[in-house]
Amino acid sequence: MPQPDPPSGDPPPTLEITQLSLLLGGVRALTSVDLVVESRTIVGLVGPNGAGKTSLFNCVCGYYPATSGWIRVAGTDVTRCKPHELPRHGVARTFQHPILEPSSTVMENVLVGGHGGIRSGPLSYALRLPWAIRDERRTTRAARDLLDYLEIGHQANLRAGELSYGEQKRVELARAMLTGPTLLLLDELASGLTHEEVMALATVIRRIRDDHGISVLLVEHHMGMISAITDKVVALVEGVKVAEGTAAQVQLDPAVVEAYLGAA
Ligand SMILES: Nc1ncnc2c1ncn2[C@@H]1O[C@H](COP(=O)(O)OP(=O)(O)OP(=O)(O)O)[C@@H](O)[C@H]1O
Repeated sequence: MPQPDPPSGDPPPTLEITQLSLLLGGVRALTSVDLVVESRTIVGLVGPNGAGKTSLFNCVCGYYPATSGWIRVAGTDVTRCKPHELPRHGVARTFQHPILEPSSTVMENVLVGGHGGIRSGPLSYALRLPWAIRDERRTTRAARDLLDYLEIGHQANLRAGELSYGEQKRVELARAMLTGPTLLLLDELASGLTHEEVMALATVIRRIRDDHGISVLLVEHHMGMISAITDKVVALVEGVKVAEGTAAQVQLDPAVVEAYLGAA
């Protein structure tokens, strides 16, 4: 089917998913899902286990090729992009369980996210050429600023494995932000955290949106987090979008209530 033209006039949304379907083996993980994340908004993606939330994330990040449908980031078609190409389009993600190198320092873990922005090649680094040194300094300064911004700057030289789980989630967030995203995909940021840590992170995510103009798509089971920060919520059940609206509207939607009760 030919791809529909993006509507002209207003700037395109940060993320626009159109009729996205995904078959995994014999399983219909997603069926014709439409989802829009407008610029500078936080959208929550909810649904019971197996609803297709992670599958949708994995399609946007290029890990799963869509069976059909389209994914656009700021108007650019990224449906067939590979995972390593997504940061170039302003997409960064975090994982449910932070993927850090525990024996490396916090700073070293964050700097992994800066490699996309470094223009000098490995040879320039090996030879310590002036532009490579400038590049490295600029990226390190940006990483340090981000760690301060996320209130873990004082832990930059500790090994990542020494940090609490909540702090490790902030390290992953800093690494994702170092790629300079316009869209952050956050996978179950609240899981494994105390109530206080969840609420503190909720404040951080809102600040990221407000200070940096970054849009956020958030897969989350923690309804407190969803209610605290989202501008809009989309609910999936068995790969199908069943509701969309404010957090309060979606939580009261009969299809959502039934799906959660059925899953209980
Ligand atoms: N690699 C895979 N191969 C086959 N089926 C898969 C694969 N990954 C997921 N599925 C199936 O796709 C459907 C959607 O799964 P998905 O993990 O996206 O749901 P989810 O909403 O993220 O669930 P959870 O909240 O438990 O993480 C489920 O039926 C799941 O069993």
